[in-house]
Amino acid sequence: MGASDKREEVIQAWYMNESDEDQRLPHHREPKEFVSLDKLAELGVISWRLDADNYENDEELKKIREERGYSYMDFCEVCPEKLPNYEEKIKNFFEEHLHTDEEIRYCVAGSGYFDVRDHNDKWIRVWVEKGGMIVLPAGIYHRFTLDTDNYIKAMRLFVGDPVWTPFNRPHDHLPARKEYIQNFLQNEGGQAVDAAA
Ligand SMILES: CSCCC(=O)/C(O)=C/O
Ligand SMILES: [Fe+2]
Repeated sequence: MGASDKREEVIQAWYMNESDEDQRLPHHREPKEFVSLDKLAELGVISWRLDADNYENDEELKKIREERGYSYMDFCEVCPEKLPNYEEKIKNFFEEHLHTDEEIRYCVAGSGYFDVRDHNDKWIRVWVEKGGMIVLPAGIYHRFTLDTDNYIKAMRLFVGDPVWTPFNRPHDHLPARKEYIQNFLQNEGGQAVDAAA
């Protein structure tokens, strides 16, 4: 592969350190512990790299929306100038929570961190930049923060009428949480996957 073929990653993931420094910093462990997109997929977090300069006419995006039934679409810009009640929203996005439906976000400008819990309840930081689209499955505990560039414009997709309600942890009794555990965190014997890792 020549240098001109080299594509920058628009989605990168790593295990976070425990430091209580600014949430917008990368929070890498020392040494860094990256997480592959395949490992994210094992947690139900799926992703694509798309052409964000062409989202209006993108056949690949159209196909994903058709196949997965993503009929609803709008945009959410997160920065102090554009988001009403910015401080409150930023605080709420970073509270650990789950949704009873998928959270689908396509970053068309800027960047941000979607943090998700792994099989052992450790935080994985998922950095999504322009062109990255991710689906967080219903029932996964997660949170969102801007990075130090302080700006993201995300396309929000949904199946049918959108429901954005966050259920802050703990909400383990919800059917969506139970189904998530069954589908992604337990093996057939009902044991926690990766418990010894
Ligand atoms: C970049 S979209 C804002 C974050 C959000 O909508 C959400 O639900 C985070 O969990
Ligand atoms: Fe969320």
